Amino acid sequence: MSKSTSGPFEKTKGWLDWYEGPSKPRFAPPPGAVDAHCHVFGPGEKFPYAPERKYTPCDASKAQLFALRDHLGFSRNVIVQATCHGADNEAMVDACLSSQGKARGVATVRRSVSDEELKRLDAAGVRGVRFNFVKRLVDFTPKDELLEIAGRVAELGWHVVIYFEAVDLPELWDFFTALPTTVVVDHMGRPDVSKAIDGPEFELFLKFMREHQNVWSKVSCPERLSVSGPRALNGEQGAYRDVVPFARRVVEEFPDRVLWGTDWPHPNLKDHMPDDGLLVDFIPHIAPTAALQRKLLVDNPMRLYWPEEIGG
Ligand SMILES: O=C(O)/C=C(\CC(=O)C(=O)O)C(=O)O
Repeated sequence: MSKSTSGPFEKTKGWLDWYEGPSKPRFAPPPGAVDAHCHVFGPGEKFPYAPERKYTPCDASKAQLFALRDHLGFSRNVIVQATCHGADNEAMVDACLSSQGKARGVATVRRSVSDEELKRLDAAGVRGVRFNFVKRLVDFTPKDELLEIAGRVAELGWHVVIYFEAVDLPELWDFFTALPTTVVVDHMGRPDVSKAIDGPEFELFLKFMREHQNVWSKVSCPERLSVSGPRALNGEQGAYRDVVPFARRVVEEFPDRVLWGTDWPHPNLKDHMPDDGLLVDFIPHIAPTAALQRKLLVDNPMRLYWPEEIGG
């Protein structure tokens, strides 16, 4: 059954709804595991979608997110502001505030944001801002504006999450390497996994991480990056095999600077909607040892989002 979007909103034509009734993962995440990339959408009647949005999703509430967290065997969430909510962070903030300390957030802010507002977001659990360079998702924001924001949030101890396509890394290199705080790359900078893993494009990404110790990466979203599948559906235990070598390379070379997330409710997928239980079963393919899994799912996200709980 198709899920709805509430309030005066109608889903983007062809929108794929998140997967209902995900399987129980065979892989049991270590205790305290963090889903470090997920979103909440609306509900639209309570938290309206932004006028400048490029898509209108189906609603995906905090209660549904927290139920998924528990079902998958995770303990915490990092809720990332999605572009359909623009710079209105209220749905994400509301979810963090209702989570009993089990969710932290990444916000979108404009240059006009006041110091008081940044403090309010910090108190709600926000620990980073997201700069999105994916052209189908956002309009261009001048780099000087973003640098100014980065400087202000660095003072709060926040980091910057960046989302871009692999082909754009050369052009964005100088800007990214000038950011004055920890930088977290979404989905490994979206490599084209039909290209060679040791080809110039992915090598540039590895060089970015190698030469800049402040750069971290989410090894998430195989369902977006995969070209040859198979899909995480119908019990498939070897899903998205073409993405595995790329993600595994990043996990093995930078075990202390990687994060993983479901990306639920998976905005803008065009081809299929994955079973989130099977997405969790992807993890041991990219982090094959218990030690790597612990760093990826517990130690690293705790260091970045809940340092006070681990004496950091
Ligand atoms: O959810 C993601 O990480 C990826 C997205 C959506 C997005 O980033 C956004 O709307 O902010 C995408 O590739 O369309």
